[in-house]
Amino acid sequence: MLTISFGRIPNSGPNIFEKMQVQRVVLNSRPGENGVPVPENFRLEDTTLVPDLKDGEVLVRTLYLSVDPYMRCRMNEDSGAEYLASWQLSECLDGGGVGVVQTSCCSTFTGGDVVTSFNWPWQTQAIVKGNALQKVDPQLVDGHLSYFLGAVGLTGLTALLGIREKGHVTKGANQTMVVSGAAGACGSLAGQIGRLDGCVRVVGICGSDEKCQTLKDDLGFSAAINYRREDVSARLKESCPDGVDVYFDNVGGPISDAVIAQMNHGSHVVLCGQISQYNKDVPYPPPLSAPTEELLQSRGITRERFVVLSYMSKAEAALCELSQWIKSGQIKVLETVVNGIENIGGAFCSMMAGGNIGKQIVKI
Ligand SMILES: NC(=O)C1=CN([C@@H]2O[C@H](COP(=O)(O)OP(=O)(O)OC[C@H]3O[C@@H](n4cnc5c(N)ncnc54)[C@H](OP(=O)(O)O)[C@@H]3O)[C@@H](O)[C@H]2O)C=CC1
Ligand SMILES: CCCCCC(=O)/C=C/[C@H]1[C@H](O)CC(=O)[C@@H]1CCCCCCC(=O)O
Repeated sequence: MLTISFGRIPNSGPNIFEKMQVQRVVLNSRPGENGVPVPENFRLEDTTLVPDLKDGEVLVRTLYLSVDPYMRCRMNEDSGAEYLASWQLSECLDGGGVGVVQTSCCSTFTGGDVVTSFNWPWQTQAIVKGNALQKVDPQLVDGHLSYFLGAVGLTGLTALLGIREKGHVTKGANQTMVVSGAAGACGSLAGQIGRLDGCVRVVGICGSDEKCQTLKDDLGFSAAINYRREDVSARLKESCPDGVDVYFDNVGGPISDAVIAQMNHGSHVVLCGQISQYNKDVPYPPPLSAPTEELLQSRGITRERFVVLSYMSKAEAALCELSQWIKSGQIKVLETVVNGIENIGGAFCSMMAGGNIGKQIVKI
């Protein structure tokens, strides 16, 4: 049955079958496995959409899109991860998105519903299968719908479940946590959650003085290190006098070698991501240097793969916890918002190069 809503979001429903002009973003070219992505790898197109929904389909209007580091792997002909599909040239791209249902031919949705998906088309309006959508409650985010792509979405889950599943944080154990990529979407949350879960010292590593200031002044990090300007090893020694017990690793490479060198016996790495290696033709996770591998062995440091999608049975409870922390002000949410679907390629490239503080969002 086709449900047309005129009620909850004003003027949200188009006339049935009337052709609609929409914009979408396709992959224009690949950066090459060892290349840095550029905005020209993406192309904006005008196209038409006929909203003649089939059974189970939903017409949605896009409100926010997410750009994420793993998308760099999707830009390659072979993503390198079996359950991560490569993007195809000249095809509409997709990723995390949030929007509103305009018309629905799916019994679980009705006009005005706010919905999200991991495979949202990079298109201003789109027809999607209802089974690819999840309905979300705007009250969870006090109306900040973009949070469903960040702090109350996969990013928040990654930080919270990464720490809970792999971090072994224990209240009263006097632990020190180090976070790399600390001013980014996952990192800025991971540091705050580490503190809430019981770490007595949380040290962030990131790429600018402004980011360091934000971590210390706004997010309650004990210390922050600018890896572009400072001697990471020396500053870690100074700011982690009892060594490192938990390392939330977003970046890999030489920064992680420096942190692991100062980790205690029986400590834990949360292997969240390795962004410093994504513009290189290496498998995921990339191989460690021999000295770092030896340190892990000799000190009994755990470093297990963590992929948030493997823990979705714990998502509902974790999202409620994140929502409560945000509402109570115990967690602060940072976002960098770019306007317009035409700027999504630029927003992705900027995020990959460190242009964001907190979650990089594209507002449509
Ligand atoms: N395991 C999982 O399930 C998931 C893992 N991830 C991973 O988490 C990590 C963070 O993702 P997310 O929070 O979305 O992105 P961020 O918001 O952290 O953005 C990426 C940041 O990475 C930093 N960066 C880029 N290049 C380098 C480099 N060469 N060395 C050090 N830092 C660099 C930049 O900050 P700066 O200015 O500090 O350089 C940039 O802002 C990624 O590795 C991602 O793959 C994300 C989601 C799920
Ligand atoms: C391929 C490198 C990605 C590394 C980690 C990462 O960023 C994961 C992101 C997930 C995101 O939250 C939603 C997804 O679909 C991503 C999962 C992608 C699969 C990564 C495979 C990693 C592995 O094999 O361990």
